[in-house]
Amino acid sequence: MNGLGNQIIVIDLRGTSARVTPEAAIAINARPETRFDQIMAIHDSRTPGTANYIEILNSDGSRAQACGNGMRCVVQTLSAEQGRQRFTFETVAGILFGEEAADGLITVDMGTPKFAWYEIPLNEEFADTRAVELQIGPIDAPVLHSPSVASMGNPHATFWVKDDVWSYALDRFGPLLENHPLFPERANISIAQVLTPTHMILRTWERGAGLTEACGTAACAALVNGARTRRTARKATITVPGGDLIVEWLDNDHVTLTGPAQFEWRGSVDPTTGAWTRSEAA
Ligand SMILES: N[C@@H](CCC[C@H](N)C(=O)O)C(=O)O
Repeated sequence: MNGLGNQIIVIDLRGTSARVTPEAAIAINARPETRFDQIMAIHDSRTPGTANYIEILNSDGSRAQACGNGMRCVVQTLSAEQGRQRFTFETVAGILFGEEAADGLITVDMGTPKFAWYEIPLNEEFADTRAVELQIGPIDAPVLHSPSVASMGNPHATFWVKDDVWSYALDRFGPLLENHPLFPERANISIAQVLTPTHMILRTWERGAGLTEACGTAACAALVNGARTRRTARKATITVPGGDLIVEWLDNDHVTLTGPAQFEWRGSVDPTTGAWTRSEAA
């Protein structure tokens, strides 16, 4: 599947005790036909009141706490199977809600953002995480500097720029910043250009996956960072390379993410080795 071009593999492990291994994720990603950004593994529920437990893996085999575009793909898969539109899921980051609307767009309640330095987490104490000391490029003329940082269950840094986000070599800076010592659990790195208070352009280098067409949690982090630095309103269209996402920071502190999800093809996969066969086209 894909969520605005964010390549997602949804693996159904309900009724089994199997887990997708990091080795399987790496093997699946090594094949050009199944290159992906995240795997969303659907497991049986562990907690009453939730439909399923969802485990998330990046293409480098690491496990992620949250994935907004992937959650929309999970909602669409289960909605097509079960004919209902509302779901409550559990992830390692907590309980999430997802709903498919009549127009096919899917909204996921991604929970509440966290801003304290130790919640993101950072390796250094910052009283104010709206602009932290971090820069890349020459010391007296940094290319990117002073990002706002936040956790949407996973760590994000939003670098604000005034000019075109495509004029920055994110493929070069992304890996350096993702692995910067400031981030003990690494981080997702985004460049944001605010066009108006309700419209932002965003590119993201994803932790464990690299450059992506879309990153839902990065869009959520950029919106809350934009709102708390008075750059944006609490609801905005976030244009990512794959298209538009709508993000809203509600009065109850929850952040909702709305966008499409698209089925591509189906197959079978061994969650231990990653060996797969294709069975059905879209
Ligand atoms: N594509 C995702 C984010 C996936 C997880 C991220 N790479 C991480 O390791 O935190 C999204 O749509 O949110």
